[in-house]
Formats: sequence, C-alpha cells, structure tokens
Amino acid sequence: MNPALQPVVAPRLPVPKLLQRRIGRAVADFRMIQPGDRILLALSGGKDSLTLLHMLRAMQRQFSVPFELGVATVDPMSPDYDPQVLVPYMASLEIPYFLERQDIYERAKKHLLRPSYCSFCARMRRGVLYRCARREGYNVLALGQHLDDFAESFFMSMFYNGEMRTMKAHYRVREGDLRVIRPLVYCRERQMRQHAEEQQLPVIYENCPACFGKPTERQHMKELLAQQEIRDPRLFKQLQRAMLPLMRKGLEDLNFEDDHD
Ligand SMILES: Nc1ncnc2c1ncn2[C@@H]1O[C@H](COP(=O)(O)OP(=O)(O)OP(=O)(O)O)[C@@H](O)[C@H]1O
Repeated sequence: MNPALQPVVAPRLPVPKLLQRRIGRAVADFRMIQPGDRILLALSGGKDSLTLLHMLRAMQRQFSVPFELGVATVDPMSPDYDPQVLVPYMASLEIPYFLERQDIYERAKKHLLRPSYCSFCARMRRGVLYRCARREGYNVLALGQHLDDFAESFFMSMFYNGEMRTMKAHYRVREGDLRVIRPLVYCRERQMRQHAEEQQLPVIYENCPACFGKPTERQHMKELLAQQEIRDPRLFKQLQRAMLPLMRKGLEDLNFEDDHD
C-alpha cells in the first residue's frame, strides 16, 4: 500500500511511573476493575481525561485483569468548545469512540440565573454518558476527576452546604446497571498537567458551556488550598487520608461475588 494512504496510528506514549503507581493503587483499593469489564471513558479533551485515556490504554496492555475500553465525548454544542478535533486523534488511537451531540448549551443559558448552573450542565452531561454506555453495552463509566477535585468538592460541600461530603471513587448508579469509577482519585492535578504538556496531548481548554469564564467557587477553593499547601506541603496527603471514608461511600453497595473476603 502507498505509505501516504496508510492510516496514521498514534505511538504508545511513555507511562509516568508515579501516575501509574497511584492509579494502580486506586484501582486496587477501590476494586475499580473487574474481569471482563467494558469501560467507557468520558473524555472532555481536557488534560485529565486525556491523561487517563493514555494510562488506561497502558493498563490494558499490562494489567492481569482483562477489560475493554471505549471513549465518549459529549458535545454540548457551545460555540466555545469544539470536540471535533478529537475525532482524528481518536481514530489514530484505534479505540471505539462516540461523539454525542446534545444542546446542553442552549438549555444551560436558560438556567444561568440559578446558582447551580454548573451542576445542571454536569447532570445533563452525565445523562448523555449513561445513555451512550447503555446503548453501546459498556458497564463502567470512567471519569477524570483527581485528588485536587476531590478536595475542592469536600470544602465546597462544607462551606456552602454544611455537609462533609465529596465525590465517590467507585459506586453503582441508582438503576444498578452501571458502575462509575474515578481512577485518578490519588493523583494530583499538576501531574496530569505535566504529562499533557510533555506528551503534547491535544488538550481542549474550554469545556464548560455555562460558566463563560466566570470565576467559580471551585476556583476559589483551588486558590485557598494552594495557599495552604505553601504553608504545609503535606496538605493533600492529609486531606486524602481525611477524605478516605467519604471516597469509599458506595463501595459497600457494589456486591461483588467475592465480597465476603
Ligand atoms: N464534554 C465532556 N464529554 C465527556 N466527558 C466529560 C465532558 N466534560 C467532562 N467530562 C468528564 O467529567 C470529568 C470532570 O469534568 P470537568 O469539567 O471537571 O473536567 P475538565 O476540566 O473539563 O476536563 P479534564 O478533567 O478532562 O481535564 C472529566 O475528567 C471527564 O471525565
């Protein structure tokens, strides 16, 4: 075949050892991957989900437990976010890819006066991802939130809702047919940033159709935590330990067959 006509296949990227260790530990601690799982990764095109994509691909080659991997992106049809650039990239990786278009942007605009527009978009997006997973026969949805996200959610929940809560690392959805996993739960945001820069991943910077660049409570928490981390570099280690029982919520509902051990 004429070499110019051959499909371009993206090379395997080097695997950062620290990220690999932390993801491996999270997968083991929270029993995230079961033999034969069909995992659908939610890919926004941000540095975190792109990094997770490459780490899961590497894991698929090396992990003793076999699993399948597919990828889905929700296109909220916003003028600021164009995930089309991911299409040729995903083709080069030769992984099943689903680009789901949904007019979240228009609907979010109608909700902008509400304080909860961020969660509105996230809920809409999640619904699209669940539908895609069910339609395509995936039983696990992987999301790219990391330890910094968990810590920010923890403080936002306490500051604004008076509750000690954060995201769960692994749980089953109410309908019972899908599990949600967050394999970057022990990873720091800066590790993903570094990996994405070093490997020149095709990062899309604008994703949230509703925020329109407004500073959010999350950004405020990020700054607060960054200041505190300057005073105490062990901050996130301590927070990880403090949040562990909250991260583990939902694990008891998983009912894996060998749950007695
Ligand atoms: N448009 C989208 N399509 C598919 N998955 C998404 C989309 N937006 C977010 N997600 C998923 O939800 C996770 C958390 O979303 P969030 O908006 O906090 O991330 P982000 O900053 O946009 O991107 P990333 O986390 O990939 O750097 C993402 O890591 C990704 O797994």
